[in-house]
Amino acid sequence: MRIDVVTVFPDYLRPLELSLPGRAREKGLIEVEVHDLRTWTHDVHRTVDDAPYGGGAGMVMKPEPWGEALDAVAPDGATLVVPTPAGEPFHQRLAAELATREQLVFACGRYEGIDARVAADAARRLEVREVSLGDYVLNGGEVAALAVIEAVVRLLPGVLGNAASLAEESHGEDGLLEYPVFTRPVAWRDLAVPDVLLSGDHARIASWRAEESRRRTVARRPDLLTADVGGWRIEPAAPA
Ligand SMILES: N#Cc1c(-c2ccc3ccn(Cc4ccc(CN5CCCC5)cc4)c3c2)n[nH]c1N
Repeated sequence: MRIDVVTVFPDYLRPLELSLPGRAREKGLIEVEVHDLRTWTHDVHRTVDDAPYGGGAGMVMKPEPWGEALDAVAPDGATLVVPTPAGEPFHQRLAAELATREQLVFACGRYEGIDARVAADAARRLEVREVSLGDYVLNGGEVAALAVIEAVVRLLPGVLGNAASLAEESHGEDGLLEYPVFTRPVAWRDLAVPDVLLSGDHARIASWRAEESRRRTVARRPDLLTADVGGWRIEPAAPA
């Protein structure tokens, strides 16, 4: 998979050089390139924003630099991912879908967003997915791009050493929340590890974990008990 990110803050994407994406790059499983949007400006001030038509607070990102950047970076048929508060909710199901693509291009906006004609023009030759991390407001798309990239890259065959953990992390039974995890020491600040986990009785342990998943889900995410929210039960992409 090739991943390109276009942003006015290239340094914001330095974390892609670390840990999981960093190792995947070293293994040759992914190629990643970050591009400065201002590369495609032509005025002395390298202008990327202007006042919004129709009035309103803040500034809007101009279409011209984005159009030239996407023409240069995104080949026909690539998938353009545009983080935006107005996007479709980003869930594990979408992460698994994006993990099947050959090339992802992320358009990281700032200010009050990117001129809407950029996505409309891109949709003429690209798959365009406008996505939102959740119902809160960030200042730009870079944080969202990092999150989406991590969620997608970890699903790629060969990236995570222990594929079993991918299988188990379908949020416990039937897409519920994860059960609590513990490790040594067995007692810590007068807090003990649940005895069942020390029993060696794998059937009892599995039953306790399933019950803990259900208990947590009822308490924190009752919505997961009804709808198939985001497809937690998504399996990783089949090995190449
Ligand atoms: N993913 C994701 C995101 C983002 C996100 C993603 C990308 C950009 C680019 C710019 N911003 C800042 C911003 C702030 C407020 C508004 C709404 N305004 C109301 C009237 C006109 C706009 C629009 C954008 C972004 C925010 N925020 N939250 C998420 N889950």
